[in-house]
Amino acid sequence: MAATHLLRSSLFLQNPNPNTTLKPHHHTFKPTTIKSTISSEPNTPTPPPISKHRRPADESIRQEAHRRHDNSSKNTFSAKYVPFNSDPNSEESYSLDEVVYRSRSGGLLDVQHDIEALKEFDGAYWKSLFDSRVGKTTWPYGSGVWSKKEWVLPEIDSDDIVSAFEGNSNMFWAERFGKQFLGMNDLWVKHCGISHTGSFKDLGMTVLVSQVNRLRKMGKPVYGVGCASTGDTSAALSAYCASAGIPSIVFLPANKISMAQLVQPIANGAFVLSLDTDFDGCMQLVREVTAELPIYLANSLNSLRLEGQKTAAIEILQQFDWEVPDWVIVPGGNLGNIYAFYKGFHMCKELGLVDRIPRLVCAQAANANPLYLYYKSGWKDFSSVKAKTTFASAIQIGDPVSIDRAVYALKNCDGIVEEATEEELMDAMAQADSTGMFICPHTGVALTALHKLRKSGVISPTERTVVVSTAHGLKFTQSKIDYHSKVIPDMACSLANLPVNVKADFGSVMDVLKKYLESKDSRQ
Ligand SMILES: Cc1ncc(COP(=O)(O)O)c(C=O)c1O
Ligand SMILES: N[C@@H](CCOP(=O)(O)O)C(=O)O
Repeated sequence: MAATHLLRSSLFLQNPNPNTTLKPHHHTFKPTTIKSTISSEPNTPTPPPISKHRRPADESIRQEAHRRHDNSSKNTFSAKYVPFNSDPNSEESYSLDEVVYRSRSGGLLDVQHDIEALKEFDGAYWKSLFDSRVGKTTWPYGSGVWSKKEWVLPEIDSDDIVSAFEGNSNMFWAERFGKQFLGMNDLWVKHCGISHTGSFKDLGMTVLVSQVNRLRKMGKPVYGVGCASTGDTSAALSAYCASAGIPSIVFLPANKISMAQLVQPIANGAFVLSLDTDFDGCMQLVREVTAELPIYLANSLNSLRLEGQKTAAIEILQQFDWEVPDWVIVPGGNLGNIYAFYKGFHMCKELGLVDRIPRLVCAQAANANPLYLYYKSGWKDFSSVKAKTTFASAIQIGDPVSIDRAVYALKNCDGIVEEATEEELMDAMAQADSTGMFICPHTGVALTALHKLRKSGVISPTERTVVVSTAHGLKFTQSKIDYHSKVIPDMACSLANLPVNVKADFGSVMDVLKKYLESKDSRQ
């Protein structure tokens, strides 16, 4: 059903004019309890002592953070924008407080940290600092992103941070799935989609919206924040902006995102434009519009986003007690995330937390596979494609803005690109769900890549492998309903689990249950 069309008229009436709320103000996410506090002073070489305390009733979590350790005044770490993969002699750079998305030559930018300053502390220091912050409510370090603040946005005042304590997502040991379908015993699914707005985009959006909050407080003319989206970026943008009282504007391809995704920005009060084009068309438009209007661009073309997303890689290492997995498989669309993972792993190696990085696999839907085709050509011929409809609708992208970043990442980690047909991705999703997960179709794409690489022997049964699950399955229930109802044309839906219609009397119910139990081995 035409989700965007269905809601179009009512959303038009409900949305306030985004340009009427220009005054920046603080966001309102405020955890209410503090269990314990660990000083998070970044320039102290040994982890500080743990002290138990209760915050006074009239003090907010931020005020407490200020009182205990206002580290912004002592901070010696810094970061700036530089042209992506630039000549080491290039002197082109920009402050993160500038509004800039492209280099002088029109290329991508990257956030470059002062690695020498970070290197003044050894790997053991960083590991114990990051470990000391996990699972706490200390502002802002209770967030999985901001627990790595020195590596993310070292100069931002903690007061300006807009956070929902994102990150620290579950690493699920896919024991049954691994054994039953892949003959693997060390398979893990990093559930980045079990998050505030239901996708990994929260990791990047907390960083971007925090920086916007800072810019607005500095009096920079940023009246709103805008993005093109296949559903998850817009959900994250609108939630974080709403939390901070910043207007958000989202460009969505009409009829191409799930109802659950569409309702997120609507509910969060974004200005929602439903456009009769695909994601690539929306992306083109938002780039043109943000060049003309004081609207800050929130897509991953903006390298700030990737600083947050890279923390998922650091978190994976942390969750394995800083042991490096052999493989990490990530579904790819606009291709910022695969580079973010590479960057996170690479920083850990460069700063001495680990001694190697995993091999990365980027998995694409066969219906939207420009990176796969490029990889198969031996990195010779890149052309964008017209992305076709896919159940993995959030990666229905034919002209990825971060193509150069993805190629760089994959070349530098001996990476691989795989693809999944619609039937493959839906079957993989159904298999995973049948073992207790409830994943999104994009994760089905990543699992298909794993199937193929296991089958070809590239990934061995004992290699530690992490599949990155990028969104919550509840955002994509319609695809699961279609699959289990066997209504998808030309798809066998071989794992469909149809409900049984039974007469509501004891005898009929007993009959079907006996048959069911007979069909089951008692150990199954
Ligand atoms: C659920 C989901 N998975 C994967 C991706 C791919 O991420 P990227 O665009 O960074 O390649 C996206 C967005 O594009 C997404 O929303
Ligand atoms: N899947 C994304 C597509 C846009 O990607 P971005 O990382 O460049 O914002 C979405 O959910 O919109």
